Order: sequence, then structure tokens, then C-alpha cells
Amino acid sequence: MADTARHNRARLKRTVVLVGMMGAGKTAVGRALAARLGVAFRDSDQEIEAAANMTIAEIFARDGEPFFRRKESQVIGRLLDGVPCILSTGGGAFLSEANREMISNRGVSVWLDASLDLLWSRVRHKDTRPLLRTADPKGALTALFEARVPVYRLADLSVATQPDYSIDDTAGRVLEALATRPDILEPLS
Ligand SMILES: Nc1ncnc2c1ncn2[C@@H]1O[C@H](COP(=O)(O)OP(=O)(O)O)[C@@H](O)[C@H]1O
Ligand SMILES: O=C(O)C1=C[C@@H](OP(=O)(O)O)[C@@H](O)[C@H](O)C1
Ligand SMILES: [Mg+2]
Repeated sequence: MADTARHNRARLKRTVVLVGMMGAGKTAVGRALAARLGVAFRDSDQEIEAAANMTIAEIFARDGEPFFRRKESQVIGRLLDGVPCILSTGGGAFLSEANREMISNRGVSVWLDASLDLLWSRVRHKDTRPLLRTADPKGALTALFEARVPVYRLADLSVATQPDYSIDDTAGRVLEALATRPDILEPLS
């Protein structure tokens, strides 16, 4: 394969689960990270949308958030049972203790840590996220940020994202964090 040389010479031993707020870059960085490692990329929201043939917003509107959360847990459990991959989750997934336990037993969690200002700059122009479809989306994002950050701190690893980092820069920083853990990323000679 022409691009094999681009792949870091390392074997992924556990599924890397990206967690963090909406707009942190879990989907975008996860895809870039998977390409760099030469492993599959999965996104729990995309899996749920494909299975339902509906958008996340449609699922929330028709079936409600508790239904979505059950689907999210099922997808995460199923993907953690498979070959190690990069799995980007939706921002609420890590809030569930049962999900955190599955991830910690079978994968490794990486928190993409971003400031509230950066998150808001990324999500403000999109209306795809049902939890922000309120009269005060910035207030909703702020409340979620304050409630969730203490939980994201429970992740195994954290990587700071900054406004001047590209998607690929951030993927590189996640790789650096993973490289400190040979039980997750085994170097190949
Ligand atoms: N490091 C980055 N630099 C520039 N844009 C980014 C970066 N990370 C994410 N983005 C952009 O921000 C938006 C939200 O990213 P996304 O990956 O959907 O976040 P999440 O899955 O965490 O909600 C997307 O438009 C994405 O392209
Ligand atoms: O924070 C949340 O609870 C959610 C985040 C979204 O995913 P992203 O974090 O990828 O935007 C999506 O799962 C859904 O809208 C709920
Ligand atoms: Mg996403």
C-alpha cells in the first residue's frame, strides 16, 4: 500500500475512545487519528444514525433522549467487543457510569479538553445538536460544560486542544499521549 509508510509503526491493543464536549473535535480528530494509525474509525453517533436511517436530531425528537442513550450504550459495547479501533463518542456518552466502566475495562478513554469559548465558536453555527436547540444555546452549552468537565476528568488520558491546532496537530498530540502507554500502543521494531 502506497501510504503504509505514513502509518506509525505501532500496534493498537485497545480501542481508543474519544470523549469530551460537543465541538471538542472527537469526530474530526478521531478520523485523522485512525488514518494515521491505519486502523478503523467508528463514531457512535454515525453508527446510530446509519442503523436508524435518521439523524440524531430526528431520533431525539421522535424517540427521546433516553432511547438515544440506550442505543449509544449498545453501540459502544458492541464496538468495544471488536477489533481495536478509534471510537469517537457523542459528548454525553461518558456521563453514564456503565459506559465508563465498559470503556475502562475494554478500551482506553481520551478526553479532548477544549475551552468553552473554543467549543462555542465551533458549534454555534450548526443546528445538528438537539441539546443546543433552545432559546439560549450558549447558556445550554455552558451548563453542560460545567456539569460535565468534572466527569471528563475521570478519563484515562487527556489532550488539550487549542484554537491554533489543526485537526491533524491534535491527532498528533493524541498519538503522543498514547505512545506513553505501551499497553495501548505497542511499538513495532
Ligand atoms: N483542531 C481543529 N481545528 C479546526 N477545526 C476543528 C478542529 N477540531 C474540530 N474542528 C471542527 O469543529 C467542528 C466540530 O468538530 P467535531 O469533530 O464534530 O466535534 P465533536 O465530534 O467533538 O462534537 C467541525 O466542523 C470540525 O471540523
Ligand atoms: O453532548 C451530547 O450529549 C451530545 C453530543 C452529540 O455528539 P458530539 O459530541 O459528537 O457533537 C450527539 O451525541 C448528541 O447530539 C448528544
Ligand atoms: Mg461528534
